[in-house]
Amino acid sequence: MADTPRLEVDHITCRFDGREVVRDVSFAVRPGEILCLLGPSGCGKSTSLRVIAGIERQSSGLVRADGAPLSDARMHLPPEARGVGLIFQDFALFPHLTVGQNVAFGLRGPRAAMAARVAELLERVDLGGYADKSPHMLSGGEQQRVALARALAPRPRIMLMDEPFSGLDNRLRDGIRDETLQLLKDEGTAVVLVTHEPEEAMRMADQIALMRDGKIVQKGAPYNIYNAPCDKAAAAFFSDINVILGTVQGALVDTPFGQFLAPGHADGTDVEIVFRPQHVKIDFDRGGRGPNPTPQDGTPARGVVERARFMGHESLVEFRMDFDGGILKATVPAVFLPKPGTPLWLTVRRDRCFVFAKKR
Ligand SMILES: Nc1ncnc2c1ncn2[C@@H]1O[C@H](COP(=O)(O)OP(=O)(O)OP(=O)(O)O)[C@@H](O)[C@H]1O
Repeated sequence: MADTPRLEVDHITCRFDGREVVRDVSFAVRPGEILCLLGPSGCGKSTSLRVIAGIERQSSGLVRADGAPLSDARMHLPPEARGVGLIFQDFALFPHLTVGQNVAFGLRGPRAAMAARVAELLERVDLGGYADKSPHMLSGGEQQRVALARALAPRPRIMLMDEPFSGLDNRLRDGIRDETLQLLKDEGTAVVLVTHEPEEAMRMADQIALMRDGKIVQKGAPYNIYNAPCDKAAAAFFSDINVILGTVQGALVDTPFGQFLAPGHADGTDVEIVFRPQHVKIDFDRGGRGPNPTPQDGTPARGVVERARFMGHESLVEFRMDFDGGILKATVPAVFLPKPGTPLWLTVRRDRCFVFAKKR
């Protein structure tokens, strides 16, 4: 049935020595869909992947593929019986086999069909003429592509990838990521990709599951998680953030940038207003008057440039704000390097601000 997820992970919990390192994790992945488990080191991403692979056994919960259990309280299929492909960071090609033999390793059946599948995949990863070469003759990026072809050769219905691109230099990485993505989509494989890099998750994922302390704290399309983070830490995982403090009165918070809506927060709640540097607008001093307030941007507040750096695709400017002496950051998608000490005025895109109750 088209609507049956290829992979279902249902309330998985995993304990080591009584400590829960994966806590009640659930998600589903459809054919051709890529779900990224994203989170800081030690949050339980790899353990979740190993449970799906069958290398680790969960303490509770179940894993299903195409509606049939791979493991639950009663049974546990071994990794090789799951129809699951694996690619880890330290993927190792068999050094004594040629590239073609490496790709053919997991294949069974008539020789001609195997040879055709190997040739097709090597062509797809742009290594058409490489079948007879030895792995040590290949660059890191080429070896990575052979590993991908090898994992895909038996047409696994599910592919599990643990930081598969982290060993590659930046120049190679983007191209290989995009090629890999296309290949997995074309093959209709359901993919779970583990990464601690938000950029990688944004680039690759149809869904991101953001993990912290063993739990999924937020799950959704990349733009949803980026534009509607569930809390301050989720916002901060994707970019630098600015934070200003306030207290709710009548569903509003008064700040030096004007009033912000705080629906759902009771009067007297201390809140943090969180916004990304790219949602700060910079305006000129105009002899100390600054720009006029507008309904969209609210009230401008004055700051003095602390420092400005050009980052390649944008300039990052740090301001010491008059209202509290704190630092706020703004980015500009151009070369903009005002001198330290320059007074400028900032406004904040109110539709891009998040209001969270301050944690005590
Ligand atoms: N076999 C094990 N026995 C005991 N503890 C383990 C075992 N495997 C993982 N852990 C612990 O579980 C926690 C989660 O580890 P896991 O490797 O899943 O995290 P991760 O999010 O993938 O981190 P990283 O990005 O650093 O690989 C860590 O504290 C780790 O030390």
